[in-house]
Amino acid sequence: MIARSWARSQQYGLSPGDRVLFDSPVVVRPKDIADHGGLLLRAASPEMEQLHGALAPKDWVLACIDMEGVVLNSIGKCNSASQELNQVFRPGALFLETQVGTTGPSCALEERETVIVAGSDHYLEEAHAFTCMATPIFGLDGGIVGVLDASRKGPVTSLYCLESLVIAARAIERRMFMELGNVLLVHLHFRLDILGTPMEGLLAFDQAGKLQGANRIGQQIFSTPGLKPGMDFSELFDMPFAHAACYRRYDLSVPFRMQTQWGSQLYACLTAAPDKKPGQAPVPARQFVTAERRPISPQGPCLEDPVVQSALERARKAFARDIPVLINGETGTGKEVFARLLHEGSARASGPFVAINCSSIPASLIESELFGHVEGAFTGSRKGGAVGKIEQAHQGTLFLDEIGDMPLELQGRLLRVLQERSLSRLGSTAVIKVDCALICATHRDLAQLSQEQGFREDLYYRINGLRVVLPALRERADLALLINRILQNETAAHAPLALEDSALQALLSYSWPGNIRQLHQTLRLAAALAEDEGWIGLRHLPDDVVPATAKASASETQPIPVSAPQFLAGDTLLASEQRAIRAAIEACQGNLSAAARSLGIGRATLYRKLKAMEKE
Ligand SMILES: Nc1ncnc2c1ncn2[C@@H]1O[C@H](COP(=O)(O)OP(=O)(O)OP(=O)(O)O)[C@@H](O)[C@H]1O
Repeated sequence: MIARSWARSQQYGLSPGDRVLFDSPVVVRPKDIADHGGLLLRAASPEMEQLHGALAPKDWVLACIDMEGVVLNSIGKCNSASQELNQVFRPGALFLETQVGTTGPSCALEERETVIVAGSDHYLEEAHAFTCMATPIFGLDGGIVGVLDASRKGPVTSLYCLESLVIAARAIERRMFMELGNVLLVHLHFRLDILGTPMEGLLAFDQAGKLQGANRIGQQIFSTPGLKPGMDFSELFDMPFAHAACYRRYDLSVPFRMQTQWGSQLYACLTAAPDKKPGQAPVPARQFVTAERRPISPQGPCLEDPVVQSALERARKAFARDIPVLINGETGTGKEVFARLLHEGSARASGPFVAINCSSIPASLIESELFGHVEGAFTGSRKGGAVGKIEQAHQGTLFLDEIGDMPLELQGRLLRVLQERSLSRLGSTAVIKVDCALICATHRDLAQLSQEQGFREDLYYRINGLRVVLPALRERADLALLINRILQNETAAHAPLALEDSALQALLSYSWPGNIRQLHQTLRLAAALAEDEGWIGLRHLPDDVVPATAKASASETQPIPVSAPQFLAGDTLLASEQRAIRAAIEACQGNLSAAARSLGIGRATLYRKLKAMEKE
């Protein structure tokens, strides 16, 4: 590469003794720099700052140079070691081979490769005391848009600097994608641990699912058949764009398995680059990290569904005026969670939230549970008596779950308490004032129940200040996000897990009679079963979600095909097993989980065998 560059330098009529770098550098007018810079300059500046802080020794001068050889930006310490270089790399200086011969940036621009030009590798003798490393930066169409250079007086002290430079260049490319605005970004790689790093592949699609750009790694991943601008999403992936767009809405950041139209299995995450107004500050590269690197903390309830959101908004307003809220919804739709949210968002948040499930307490005990009792009020009463739930909720919120199951005879007493805001404990005539807000919940239709005389009509109107209906899980628009949220929580203490696309599809299309509670259980089980494999597939979902027949046919197509290892004459059983392991890992491109799956063994077993092989 250096020899080729020297030959070109000679052809340009330069001679090694020329002094052009330090004495009379060619500089374009500063005004032109902004015209040249644009997107590249905005994307490069923050990454250069970060890189400069990380490099040692501290006398490196970093420069971002566009494809026309113009220095857009440079950073260096103002010390004697970097002074000369700061001058050479000042914004506007030109670094084309035609002007300066062989240097790191001019050679990298020409060759489109990373290069180290040290000492006498430089064509011009005046640069022989310096070393420069330069790496190309590729744009949205995979073509070169500039180079990132690091130069210093003296030699390179470690290869770590070069590695950091290359990673910074990838990060700049990533930022340029984030700046695109109003696109769906597909982050992908064969390896889960690469996802979310500057080494991931990136593809950008517009609203119609047409390819807008792909970074260099994305281009490499799709080198056959090759990417062309405007290609349709469905030409590349075995998934409809509408489905991917649904992820976009929910920003599903749990990586999942995606299959290309050529049968390759990839890990992918999807994000949306937000709309950008011209001149707006650069959007920082999204913290779009893999499950391994993301600090997973239990998150709050998922409330992105518009019906839930609007219900919460209305209920909050009513509750703020002490209007009782009645929550309707199938079992497990989150009625208690909703009630707690109301309480916690209200002026009573510092008071108690007292919940009682009217269907789970025997009718004979409900009365004393609710109203409390004095000692000796009935056989078996507690010594010293007991404070009832209503009294406990004083200055807070009383949540009566499954109120439709409250015995009729108690309904009248509850109504009196609500009207008079006072009660007497069982066995006592003393009146106790209670001030509490009321939230009731039921899966039953109370209007109909009261028509059938199963519920007091006057109580129904008393508790029904505002009625909200929580949607069943199968009706929720934020189901994908809920799955993501629950899975993150479930895997928080264990190895991270990705979700295969087929498994996600199955979860999204199931009708969930048990609602969120059932979804929780399903994901908990799947996470436990898939722990060794790295991702959740159809086979980890219970039979009621995915019928056994569907699992069987899926499992025939799932494993990544690995050519059967040849049993060579003279091989021991152990040797042929080791050959099989190596072949599987190679076929799965280093993905140990996939290799274990294709071998029909658990990941832990594969690790054990690899350890044993290492020791030999
Ligand atoms: N918005 C939400 N986001 C995440 N998890 C939720 C959400 N709502 C409810 N859950 C979870 O779903 C489960 C059931 O919730 P909850 O007990 O509130 O439902 P419910 O409708 O009151 O049930 P039931 O009818 O049996 O009383 C709980 O584990 C809860 O943590």
